[in-house]
Amino acid sequence: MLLSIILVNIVAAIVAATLFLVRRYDLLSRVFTTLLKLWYPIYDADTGLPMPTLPFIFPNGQGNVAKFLHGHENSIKWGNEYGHIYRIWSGFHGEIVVTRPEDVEAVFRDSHIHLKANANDSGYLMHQLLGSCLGLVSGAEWKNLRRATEPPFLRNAATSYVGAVEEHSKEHIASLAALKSDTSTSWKLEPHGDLRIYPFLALADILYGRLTPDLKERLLAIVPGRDSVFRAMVQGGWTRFPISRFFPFKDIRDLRTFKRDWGHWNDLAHAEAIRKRDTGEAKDDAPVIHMYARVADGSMDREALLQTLDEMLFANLDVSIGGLAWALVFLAAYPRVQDRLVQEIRADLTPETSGTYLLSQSNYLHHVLLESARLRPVVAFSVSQSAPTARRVSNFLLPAGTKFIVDADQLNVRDPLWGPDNTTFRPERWADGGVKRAKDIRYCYWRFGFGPRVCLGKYVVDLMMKALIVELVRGWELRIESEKEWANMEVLDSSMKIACTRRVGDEK
Ligand code: HEM
Repeated sequence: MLLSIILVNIVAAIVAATLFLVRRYDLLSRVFTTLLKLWYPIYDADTGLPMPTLPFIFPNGQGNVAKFLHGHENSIKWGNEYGHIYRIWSGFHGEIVVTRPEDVEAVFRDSHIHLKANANDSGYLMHQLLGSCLGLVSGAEWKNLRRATEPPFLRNAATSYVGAVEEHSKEHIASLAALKSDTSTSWKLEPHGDLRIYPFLALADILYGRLTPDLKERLLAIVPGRDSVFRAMVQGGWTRFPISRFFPFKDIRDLRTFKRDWGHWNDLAHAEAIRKRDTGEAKDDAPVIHMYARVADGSMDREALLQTLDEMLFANLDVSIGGLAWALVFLAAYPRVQDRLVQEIRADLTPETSGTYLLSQSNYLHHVLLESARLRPVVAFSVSQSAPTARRVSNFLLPAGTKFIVDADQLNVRDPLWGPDNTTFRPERWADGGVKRAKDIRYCYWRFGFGPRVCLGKYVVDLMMKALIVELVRGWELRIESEKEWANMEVLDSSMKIACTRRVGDEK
């Protein structure tokens, strides 16, 4: 009896000591770093030196937190420490970070035949949430899904949404001003929180037809659950592993609840769109009717459709809000640019010209968006994908299937092409005679993607952002309220509050 008690205690002590050492010296990470480098060797063709590689941190590698939440800081830090081409880990998957235009071109010139990384190398939770969405599938599956979902996003289609989107932006700004202003002459805008709902509802109306109050309420009720699953996916951890579905983790339960509610809500919205069509209440078929028809005739999978609709309404809209917030912060911080924009709006925008003005790709408003997205791309690193053939990139020979990501911050801000005023917000650089010659910037400016496969929503998202910017700046003068010296771009932050003061002569 005594002997067995002693033995149990010895075993417990050994296990505790091992766990302590494993945690204290991060042994799992060290062991995996060594193994992964041996398993996936990459050497410089001339010097024979191994590719600079970040250590693997168990279990996420660098993971989404380092890549996306702290991407802007890490773009600089990793570039300084590891050079212009290096490798990071997303889970157990190596991803080569390319930072120079010539390397981007070598990889992305045939992006339409690239293979997207399975669930963006983010593991089980991401696979269940968005693993089959348009942006993360490849080959024939991608072609089918793109064909079935792209009609409402083509440039021509975007022209038909102008009136509705303008109406959404007017209503939204008017209700914010009424809610937040004591005096009706000034109020404070908190870009992220105050604006999120605007493109969300505007895009939902485009996809499903004008939502009834009940559908709108039900949709908004799904948002917190979706946010919580997405946050868990970004944090990673055990839900990266498929085995996590057998454990009573809250994140797995939240995922199941969200997927059930999302499917149910889409069915209700589809039924309502059909009702409106059949009663003649709606002039045109809502796009969701055609998308459900593609599921019914077998050319698209229901799960792929639901995930693609999630991708459009949740995943990509969240990044759009970041982009919109930055554009407004820049306008508030650079009064000269704001004044010039207001002049252009007063001169060029009338009810008859609003479509042409808002969809133009060459006016000052468009240049404001391009410049804002240059300085603060919505994410610092692109999603992971591989080319179908081997590539020589810088001095490294990389086999087919090697995964690549692009350091958008390095390209957009710190590439010599943009110097010497590369950190200044100067929309004029995009005017004729500036840097905008397509060949100069084709692989040196990341916004909607490189090569032939690019963002599906690019015309619609630009329209939504422009309509809101126009509505805001023509009625209200924007200024940053901050203790800091805000004219220095490095201290600007997209979560800063923006003071909005009614423009003289615009009192209602
Ligand atoms: C400022 C906001 C946005 C930016 C900067 C942006 C940028 C991008 C980028 C870089 C890609 C990846 C292209 C690739 O390399 O494969 C992408 C894909 C995609 N985006 Fe956007 N996006 C934005 C907003 C939106 C919105 C609002 C939608 C909603 C319809 C949307 C729908 C999509 C879809 C469905 C894909 C996948 C396309 C495909 O793989 O065929 N995006 N976007």
